[in-house]
Amino acid sequence: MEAVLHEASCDVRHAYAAGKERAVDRLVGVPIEKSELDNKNEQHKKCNPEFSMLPTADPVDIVFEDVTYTASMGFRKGTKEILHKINGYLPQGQLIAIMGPSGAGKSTLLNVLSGYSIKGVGGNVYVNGFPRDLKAFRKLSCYITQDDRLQPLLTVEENMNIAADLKLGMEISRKKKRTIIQEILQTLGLDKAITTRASRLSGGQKKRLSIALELINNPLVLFLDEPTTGLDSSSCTQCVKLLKQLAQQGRTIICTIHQPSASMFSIFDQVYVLAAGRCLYQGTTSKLIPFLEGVQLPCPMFHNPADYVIELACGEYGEGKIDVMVDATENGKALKWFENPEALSKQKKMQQNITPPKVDNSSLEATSPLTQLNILLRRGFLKAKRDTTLTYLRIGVNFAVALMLGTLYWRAGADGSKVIDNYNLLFSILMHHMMTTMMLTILTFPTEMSILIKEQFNRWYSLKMYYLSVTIVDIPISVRP
Ligand SMILES: Nc1ncnc2c1ncn2[C@@H]1O[C@H](COP(=O)(O)OP(=O)(O)OP(=O)(O)O)[C@@H](O)[C@H]1O
Repeated sequence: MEAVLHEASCDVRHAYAAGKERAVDRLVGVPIEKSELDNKNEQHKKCNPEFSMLPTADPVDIVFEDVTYTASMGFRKGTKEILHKINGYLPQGQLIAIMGPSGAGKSTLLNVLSGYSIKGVGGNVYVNGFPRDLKAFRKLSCYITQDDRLQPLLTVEENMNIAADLKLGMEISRKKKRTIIQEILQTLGLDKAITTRASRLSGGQKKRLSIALELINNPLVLFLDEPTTGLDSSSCTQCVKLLKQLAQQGRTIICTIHQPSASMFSIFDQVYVLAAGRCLYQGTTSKLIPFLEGVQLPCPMFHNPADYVIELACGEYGEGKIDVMVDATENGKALKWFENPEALSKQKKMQQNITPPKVDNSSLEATSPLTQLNILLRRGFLKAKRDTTLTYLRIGVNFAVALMLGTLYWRAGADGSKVIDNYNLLFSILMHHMMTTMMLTILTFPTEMSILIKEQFNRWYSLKMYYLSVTIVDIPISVRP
């Protein structure tokens, strides 16, 4: 019996080493014939059509060296270092997972690499061998946040149309944009929900819409903060498989992930494990088990290696083990556990001799300020028209205040001896109008703010145009009785 179990455990290890799923299925007792696997793959392809929008620029390798991140703890409370001189190599065309226990610094690292965090960042980030020019890099990349920041009152189609107009500009015909949108929605399985408002989508659909919106301008690098959080296992696998497909086309896809299942873990090409801001492992998913064996911390039988490495990172097997792993990976410097370490180090050296490209002086956004304003006004008026709750609330408040002031100052206008009453009435009416206008902005501000941060970071529009559009949309609503 023990021998059988041992054989099965070895099978799992070999499955990782060879990147095959078959041995994992053998372990759980599912004998799979080759033709059956082929059928499954065919079926999967039918359900998940290939994404034909290939990257239009050279693929991107990202290298970071001695990266630190220091957060300010507040006035007179000093600072706290969250990332401690970590290094890493994120190769092109790969699906890379940043893993680690809660609070390890995964989101912080993602923010630093994407350029979302700038203050408090130390060290160097290189893109294709030369220091990252943040403006040029932002044009190549996009950031998909953990929470789905979507316009809840707009349908999937409207959300996509607005994003396409803002990201592709008016030079591209409506027909071409429609084709692009259709293909993205079909690939992501959202084509059946095009008329559904974003607020009514399921968690998985919201996540896919967030990805779809950023795919419109075909980015080369995608940063995703916990794309699988809140999804069921089937949606998780679907989402990761889609990301894998995008990576195989030449994009660099980096996402943070909590605790993937064994089968989901094997879909990733590379893994970067963090613990308390230090690098425990960096390399291919298939070499994690050999690495653990190499540092005398072999993964126990029947244990998901992803779970085991997280347990190690949490310090469940002793803090000393963390130091052993950090030393073995040289805090992320070592390339030993990549697919072809010699070729990689040669490539890294060659990239250092390439002359950097010219500094890009063009605007960050794809469209002119006037076009942005035009599209944002269209979106703003559509939202205002649909946001009936606030409109009815305002009408109701207006009637209640009119009744109250009317009773208080009944016939004061016709009485010359009631000058103070008239003054008070006018003052109250003025205050009421001012406060209700402010209330609208205050009530919608928290949701709008998170959407604004995401869209502005992903270069949909400039802040100036956003505020101008909000002010213009507010005028007719404010003057309405
Ligand atoms: N601006 C900040 N000020 C103070 N502490 C911060 C700041 N940003 C991050 N931290 C701390 O840094 C640590 C890492 O945070 P981070 O959000 O990167 O963790 P994480 O690995 O993504 O965790 P989770 O998986 O729970 O999202 C946490 O302890 C967090 O409290």
